[in-house]
Amino acid sequence: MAAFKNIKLLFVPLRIFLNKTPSSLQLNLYRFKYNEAYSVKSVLLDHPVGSDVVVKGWVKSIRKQKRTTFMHISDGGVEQIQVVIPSSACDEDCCFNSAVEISGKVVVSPKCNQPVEIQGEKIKVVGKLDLQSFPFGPRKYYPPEYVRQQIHLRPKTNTYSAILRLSSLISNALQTTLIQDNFVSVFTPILTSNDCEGAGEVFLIRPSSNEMCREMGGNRKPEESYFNKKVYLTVSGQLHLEAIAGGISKVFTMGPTFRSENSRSRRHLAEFRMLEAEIAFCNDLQPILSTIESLVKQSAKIILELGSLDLVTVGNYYNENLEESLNELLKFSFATISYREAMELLLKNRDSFKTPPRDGADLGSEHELFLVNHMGGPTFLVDWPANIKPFYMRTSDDAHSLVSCVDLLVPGVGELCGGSLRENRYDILKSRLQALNLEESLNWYLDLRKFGGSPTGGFGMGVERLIAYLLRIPNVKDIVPFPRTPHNCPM
Ligand SMILES: NC(=O)C[C@H](N)C(=O)O
Repeated sequence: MAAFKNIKLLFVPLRIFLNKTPSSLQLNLYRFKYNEAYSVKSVLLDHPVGSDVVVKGWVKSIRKQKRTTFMHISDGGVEQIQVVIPSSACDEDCCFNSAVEISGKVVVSPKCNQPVEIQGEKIKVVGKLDLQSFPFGPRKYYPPEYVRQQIHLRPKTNTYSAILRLSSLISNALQTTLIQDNFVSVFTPILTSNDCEGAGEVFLIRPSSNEMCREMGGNRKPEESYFNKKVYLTVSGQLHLEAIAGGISKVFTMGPTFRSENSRSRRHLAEFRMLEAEIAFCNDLQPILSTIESLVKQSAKIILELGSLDLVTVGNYYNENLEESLNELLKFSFATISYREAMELLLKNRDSFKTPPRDGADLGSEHELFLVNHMGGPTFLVDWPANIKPFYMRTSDDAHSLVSCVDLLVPGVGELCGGSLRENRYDILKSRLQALNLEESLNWYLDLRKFGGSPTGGFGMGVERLIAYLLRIPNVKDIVPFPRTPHNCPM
């Protein structure tokens, strides 16, 4: 017992219980995680046994006995802390998921799986909860479809809060990995006058009508369009990134992007995050492929090292062993296959598909998943027919029939990432823009080839799809806090 009076001895096992020793890449995340966002544990890390503390959080379980009440409190962190308090001091409003502030003392816990607990003295319920109408109960399984209907209360569930914490680790890992590789982080605009992909899947910006303006209490006469100009919500920051890469070489952005695709699939959202990177002086696909592979693997590594408890929570919910699948991913060298080879394979197996593959056409998700299965893991599909890809991709043959581009396909999700070398030859790009009637609106883009433009390449990775892949979550709607899907924007 005497040893526990020594704070250092007490906290060494606690830290080990929380985590393994972080390497330098993880240090920032580690500090962020335990010193700022996760205050229950940091309260304990900063307070020796015997000291007074105030714990602020939500009651995740409560067991009232005649004399003593036992509670587990979460402050949104990965672990909960046990509070033991005399039942006479326990407010009757204190119930499952109510918000409380508890004053007490840090004491050594008699149970060895929790080195310390709080001996509660006073409890203040700062946010009551109506148990009758609260849609979740303790320790019950609710299917994702049900949980999604309670979207504003979903962050209170254990599984979804674990998904949010892991998502945060993943987005930190993506940015840290690029910054360590000398990429500069920039913001590209959300409002834009280009449809980068040329697929017509843009949302057009329109100000409110006179009537709507009055309804909202305004009396100004609204514009007919964005100050008389056609402006869209961006589908990709790529063209702007290319301009910035023309000055500072390696850049990335991780912004919201929008597609008005009327798809109700498990992997589409009308608003999603895309990590987009652009590299100047890039003459072949290899640096793009290796950056993508390292981003996926660094993300897997970080969640394995820092998010192990949350991985168990999410894995249990979806019936997956995430530790095993992530370790398998780390061992797998991503495969590469050309469009031509892939198409031959698909055509040979045409009877296994609902919609047979068509030579020269884009792939459906069943074809993508077949290829990934066949190749045994994440697969780069390179060198596509030029006529099914956007205008900005660089052709790689004399006939200009193929483009140097890549789609990364991953198990369970299909396309995770798309990238290419950009057409940097002025005349070729100019005639392509002319053919599409884009010469005027993308004159500035053509200019980049006139004023010291280097060969450039880059890619965009769907962040929600990456999370879905790493955490084996079947539906991207169960990842974003407020999913935007066709006909659905309730709040
Ligand atoms: N930045 C990129 O290369 C992404 C590409 N524009 C896409 O949206 O697929």
